[in-house]
Order: sequence, then C-alpha cells, then structure tokens
Amino acid sequence: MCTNRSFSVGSEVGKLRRVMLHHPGKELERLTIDNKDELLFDDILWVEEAQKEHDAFADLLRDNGVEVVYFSNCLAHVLREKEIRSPLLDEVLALEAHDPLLASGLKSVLMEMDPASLAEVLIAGLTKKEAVSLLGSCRSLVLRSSGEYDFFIRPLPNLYFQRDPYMFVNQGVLVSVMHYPARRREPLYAKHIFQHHPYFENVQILFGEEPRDTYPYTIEGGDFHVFSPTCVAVGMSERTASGTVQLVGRRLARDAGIRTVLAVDIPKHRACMHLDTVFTMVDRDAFTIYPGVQKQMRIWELNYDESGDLLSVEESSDLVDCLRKNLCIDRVRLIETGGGDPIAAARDQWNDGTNTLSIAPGVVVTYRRNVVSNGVLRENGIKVFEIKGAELGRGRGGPRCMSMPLWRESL
Ligand SMILES: NC(=[NH2+])NCCC[C@H](N)C(=O)O
Repeated sequence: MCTNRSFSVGSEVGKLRRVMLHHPGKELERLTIDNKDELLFDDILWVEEAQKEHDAFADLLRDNGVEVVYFSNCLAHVLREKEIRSPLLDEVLALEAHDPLLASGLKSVLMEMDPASLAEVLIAGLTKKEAVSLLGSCRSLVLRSSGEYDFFIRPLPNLYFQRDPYMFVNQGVLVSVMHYPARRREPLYAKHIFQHHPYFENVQILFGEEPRDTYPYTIEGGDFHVFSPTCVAVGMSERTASGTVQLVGRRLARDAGIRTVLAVDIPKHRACMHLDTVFTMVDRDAFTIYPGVQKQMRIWELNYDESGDLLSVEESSDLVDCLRKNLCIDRVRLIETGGGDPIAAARDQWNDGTNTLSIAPGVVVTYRRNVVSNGVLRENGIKVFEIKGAELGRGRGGPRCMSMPLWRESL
C-alpha cells in the first residue's frame, strides 16, 4: 500500500501517478452464453488470458511510473472490521431479495469468513451449491426452490471496468449510480471503501451519500471527463441520465471548485454506451473522436458560481469552439478514429479504439488491435503504448474503462 496519500485529478492528461485497477478473477468464470447479455458482456472470455492481458496493462503502467492500487485489496481491508462488514452485507443481501431465513443464514457464515475470501465472494458471487456447502440447509423457500447453480449473490464481471463505479475529480470522488442492475453493487463497495479505508480519509465524497443520490439518478464514470480543475464534461448517454447532470453540477461547483459543466448528449445505445467510447482527450489540445457520432452530439454549457448556484445554461453550436473556450487554448485538434474511413472507424470504435487512457500529455495506452486508429494517433504526434486486449475487449471496454486515476500531476 502507498505511504503518500495524494489524491488529485484535475485533468484527463496530466502525468498519471496513481491509478485504481481491478485484476479480473473468478467472477469472469461465471459468464455463460445464457447470462452474458444480462451481465453486459458480448462473449465468454478465456479467463487466464484476460488475466495475463490485465497484468501486462498493470506492468506497463508501473513501468511508466504509475502506482497501481487494487480495488479488491481495498475491499478486503475494510471488511476486516465487523462494524463495516455487517451493514455492507445487509445491503448486499437486500439486493438479492432473499427471505429472512436465508439472508440471516448467509450473513452469519459470511461474517466469519476471512476478509480476502469474503472480498472474493462479494465480487465473484455465490451459487446455491457453494452456499449450501457453507451453511447446510435451512427452511428457506428461496433455498429449497432454487437450482444448484442459481446465484444467491450475483457475480460482478464488470468490476475490471474501474472507470465506471466512481469518479475522482480534484480532491473529491463521486460515487456512481449505475444504469443496469448487473452493476449496481459495484458503487456500494466503492462507497464503503471511501468512507472507511484510512487510505482515503482525505477524500471528500461529493455524490452518493444523500437520499436522492440513487436510482434513477444514474451517472457512470465512463461519461465523466475532467478537462481542467474547473471544467468537467458529463455525457448524457444510455447510462447517465440528463436529470443527474445538474444534481451533480451543483455539488461539483459548491464542493470541488468546478465552474463549468459541459453536458454532452450522445446516442443512447450499446455501441456508444458512455461518452468515453466515442471521445477521449489525448493531449492538452487534442481529442480522439468517433466521426460516426460527431454530428449527433449536442453540447450544453452550464456555468456555476462557487456556492453551487447555476448562472446559465447555453447550448453550444460548435464542439471545437466550446472546447477552445472552456479549456482556454488557442486550437483544438480532433483526431478521428479510423482515419477518414467509415468502415475502419466503426470497427475500431466497437473495439474501443476511441477509448484511450492518457498517462501524460500526448501519451496514451490503447488496444493493439486498433491498427488504423493507433496509426492515426501516431501521425498526429501522439505516443501510443499498445496492450493486447483480445480477451479483455470482449467486455466492451478499453484502457480508459479499465482504470480510475487517483492522482494526476497538475498541468
Ligand atoms: N467506461 C466504459 N466505456 N466502460 C465500459 C463498460 C463495459 C461494461 N461491459 C458495461 O457494459 O457496463
């Protein structure tokens, strides 16, 4: 674990110093052809290979001076305390709608588990068969009527997409409200970590603790981009509701120094589920963008004062002008995925060619398979580090989706 507790994310491209990842594990072994759609996957992964790809991603980041913190270690750490473990288990079990006999039976065996094993169960889930081996039988109707391989705790195979369940901005964090049930437990764990792990004691929770910060006020990290210490963009997408933007905007202004929120409306379907699947920042003045949606994007500029009052809402007619003005730069370079070929662009976008992770200004990590788009980035002077993502990419997320910056150097 780290000794230095700096958390600060004031841009998308400042030199990355610390990042949260989740090393994918047994939860991926739960995917089948019958459950993959509900679990938001497009295919069944070769798990060992996905883990190797993920290790290579983490190694690349470390080789470039980034400290990697693992989510499951943080979760196990907070689970050591019974006073934290108990309410967390209540919340987890409540989401599974068990009858009281089963819920209390499961809770008592889970309360006795060692923290690392419990963290694994909470991430990989628990089948009836596994549960029975722990607690034997009881007079629960749920237990008696369910199949051997039904989940009593559902798996979280999307957890390696650490971008989505929470978002760091400046010295604070927003805890997400996820659109799909398959991911609703991820932010719950994140919230307990930020509330109770001593490592995060200086981080202010900006969203996620008040009664209204729940479904259907959805917001996911793939839609959240920190352009500067005073300006963020929020995608209004399949996953993030437009109604959440002002709820969050007010808090960001009042508690985190944000003055401008750019609300970016994008088409609402799976191929571009989050803003970061069509648009990411790659340098101080450069963005990669999927040309297939650029014309459909609409963008509003919301200005706030420091007490969180909304001063104005204006629709902006031009993306480039809007970025230039709000990032206070002379020019903006839009680098198109696919290099002008709509077929190459659509293929690369589906494989997260637009989902780059910047590790310094003008230096990004991408999937190797996006040959055309990686070439275009290089032609535009961007340094590209490639990772293999043949397995990881089947979950529909790239290097940005798989990482949550905790600390970037200021620009
Ligand atoms: N930031 C992102 N684009 N995340 C991609 C998440 C992919 C994941 N399978 C989901 O459907 O939720």
